[in-house]
Formats: sequence, C-alpha cells, structure tokens
Amino acid sequence: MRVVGLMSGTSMDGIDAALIETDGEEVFWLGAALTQPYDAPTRALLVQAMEDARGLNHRTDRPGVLCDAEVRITDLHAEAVLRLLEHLRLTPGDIDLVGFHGQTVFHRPDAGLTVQIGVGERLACSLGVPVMADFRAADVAAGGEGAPLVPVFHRALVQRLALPQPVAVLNVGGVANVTVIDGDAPPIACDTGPGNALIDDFMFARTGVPCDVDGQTAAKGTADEERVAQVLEHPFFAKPPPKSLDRNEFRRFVAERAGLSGLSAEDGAATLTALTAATVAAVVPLLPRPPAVWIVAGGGARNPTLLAMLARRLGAEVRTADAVGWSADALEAHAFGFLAARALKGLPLTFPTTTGVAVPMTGGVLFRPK
Ligand SMILES: Nc1ncnc2c1ncn2[C@@H]1O[C@H](COP(=O)(O)OP(=O)(O)OP(=O)(O)O)[C@@H](O)[C@H]1O
Ligand SMILES: CC(=O)N[C@H]1[C@@H]2OC[C@@H](O2)[C@@H](O)[C@@H]1O[C@H](C)C(=O)O
Repeated sequence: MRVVGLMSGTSMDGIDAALIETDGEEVFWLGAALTQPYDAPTRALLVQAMEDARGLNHRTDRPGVLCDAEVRITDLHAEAVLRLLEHLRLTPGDIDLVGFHGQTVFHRPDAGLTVQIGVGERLACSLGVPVMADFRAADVAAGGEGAPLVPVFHRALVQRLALPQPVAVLNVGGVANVTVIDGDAPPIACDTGPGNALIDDFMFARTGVPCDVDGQTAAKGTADEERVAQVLEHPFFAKPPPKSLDRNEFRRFVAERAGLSGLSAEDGAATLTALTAATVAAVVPLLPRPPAVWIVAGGGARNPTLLAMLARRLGAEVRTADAVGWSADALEAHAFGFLAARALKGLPLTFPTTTGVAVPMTGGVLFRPK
C-alpha cells in the first residue's frame, strides 16, 4: 500500500505529512515528507482548545472552541496531503490510504479518556481517499495507556538494520518516548518525560524565540544538577514501563522543583536540556539490559547539545535517525502511515509491553469517502 501518514504532535508546531510504502508488516520505502507549519492564530486556537478540553468527560464532547479547532485542523491536514502529493507529482487517486493521528487535546488514560481532534470523515471526503483515524481510543478503552503507538513501527525499522542489540529508538518531540528492541523479545516502550516542551516554553518566555535553536543557548550554560535531581524525585521516573504522559504533566512540577527564575537564559536552558537527557537515562535501570545503541528522532535530534548530554548520560552510542537512513523529522508521520496499514488489516498496534493493555490490540477507525 501507498499510505500518507499525518502527525501533529505535542509541540504544536505544525503537521508532518509523509509517504510510506508498506504492507503493515514490512516497510518497503520511507518516502518524501513535508511540514505544514501552524500559523500563530491556529496555534492560539489549539492552545485554547486544550484549555477548553480540560473538563472533558466524554470523548465526543466538544466544548468551547474545540469544534472550530477540529474543523480547522482537519482542513489543514487535507492541505498538507495535497501539497505533499503535488510535490511528488501524484494525485489522491495514487494513494490507498491516509493515517490521520489528529491533535491530542486531552490524555488521561487513568480516567479512560484520550482525545485526538480531527474529523476523519471530512478528511476522507475532501481527499476522496479512505482515512484511518482515532488510533488511541481502542487501547485506552481496553485499559491501556493509549501511547506510545510507534513501537511496532520502530521494531519493523530496526529489524532492517544490522546493529548490536538492544537498540533504543528515542523520539524527542514535545514529550519524549522510547522503544527498546532486543531481538525477538516484545518491544518495551514508554514515554520518558519532557522532551522539548519545557525548553521551548522557557526560551519563549526569556528570549521571545520559541526554541533553543541548535541547542546554542544551553551550550553556553551550566546545568544545575541539584535542580535536575529534584525533578527526578517525581514518582513517574521510578515507575517501570509502560507509562504515558499528558503534554502538560510536568509543567507545574518542574516550575516548583527546579524554580528556574533565578537562572540566566543559558543556565536555565542547560538545566532543562540536562533534565530531558536525565529523564531518558532514568529509564535504563528499569530495562532488562541497557541498550547498546540509541537512535534519536524528533525535533530533539536537531539539538547537538541535547545529543551530547544524552551520549554522556547514557554511556552508549547515540545516532540520529537521519544517520541510519530514516527521517528524524518525519518518523512519526511515517509511523502513522504504517499504523494505518496495520489497522486496515486488523493487525495489532499495541501490546502489553508497550501500553500495558492486557492483550495485543488493533485500533483505528476507518472513514471511507462518500
Ligand atoms: N534546530 C533545532 N534546534 C533545537 N531544537 C529544535 C530544532 N528544530 C526543532 N527543534 C525542537 O523540536 C520541536 C519539534 O519536535 P517534533 O516535531 O518532533 O515534536 P512533535 O512531533 O510536535 O512532538 P511529540 O513527538 O511530542 O508529539 C520544536 O518545538 C523544537 O523544540
Ligand atoms: C497522547 C499522545 O498524543 N501522546 C503522544 C505524545 O507525543 C510523544 C509522546 O507523547 C507519545 O507517547 C505520543 O505520540 C507518539 C507518536 C506515540 O504514540 O508513539
């Protein structure tokens, strides 16, 4: 199948769209990708949507601006697909399926609720292509964490590489998550903690720039290890995998524990970057054996200061996804193309070792164009 995967992650920087050729078991080709950035009004609408989603009790409720936000982002996803196809000189008739993650506005698996906004039917009708959406709901309904979903894709990719095992695939987006693959053993996975989100917020508040470009600010600072250690006392970090996070989960805790207000922009950025690296390293003692190689994807792969801190704290080889022939920026979009193909075939997306669900589960809801 030729599938376009779509992901709009917790950083809310935009929509990633990527083409993949797969049968849902093997990956035949990781195709071209692009990012459709969210403009400032769309980002503001999504921030408000997340605020309005806080009191959600039912996954179909759409209080406040949620309904507007859902339609707006659906249409932007259609634009992203059309732009990608145009770039490839293809038309919607040339693809078999679209994998539409949607924008997470609420994630409380403990309360049995995870909500990704996006109208699958509207996207299917506007493109004239079947759309697989709502990937997390079935897992959460069955008692799983509903995240991470990408491990089964990471496993398919790692199987094609000749690398010493175990191999860890680390995605550093707004939130960071890891998959550990060790031969034929079921992949072990979890969210590890904050990825770039806290660094982004801090940089925006201090400098008006929404991220620490290339880790340059952190590179000039010194991490305050005591503050990092204070944050690591949160019980989340001692909990064995699987486990997942809402994007805002650590905001208040880090503000209270790390109290960054007294630090310079450089030292604050260095401390938050060290925190991301330290929370990733905190997973290692929870694994059966330490990974020999770490492959880093997501926006964090573009931050050399973070990569250096990871290598030091993990004491293992750290490579970027691009260095092994994948796309660090498009890996999650490729993943949702792969997951859509699996869901279409009824193959499992989640496993007891990845989301804590009792038995392997398929998922997704298929929308066909009318
Ligand atoms: N050149 C760069 N230098 C430093 N950081 C960068 C750079 N480019 C991107 N980033 C970081 O990567 C983030 C975006 O990462 P990504 O697109 O992987 O996140 P996401 O997919 O939205 O999140 P998630 O995986 O949690 O859903 C930006 O917000 C920024 O913090
Ligand atoms: C609820 C939700 O949207 N979680 C995202 C988020 O972004 C990163 C991390 O937290 C991850 O577990 C998950 O996305 C990835 C793609 C996943 O499910 O594998």
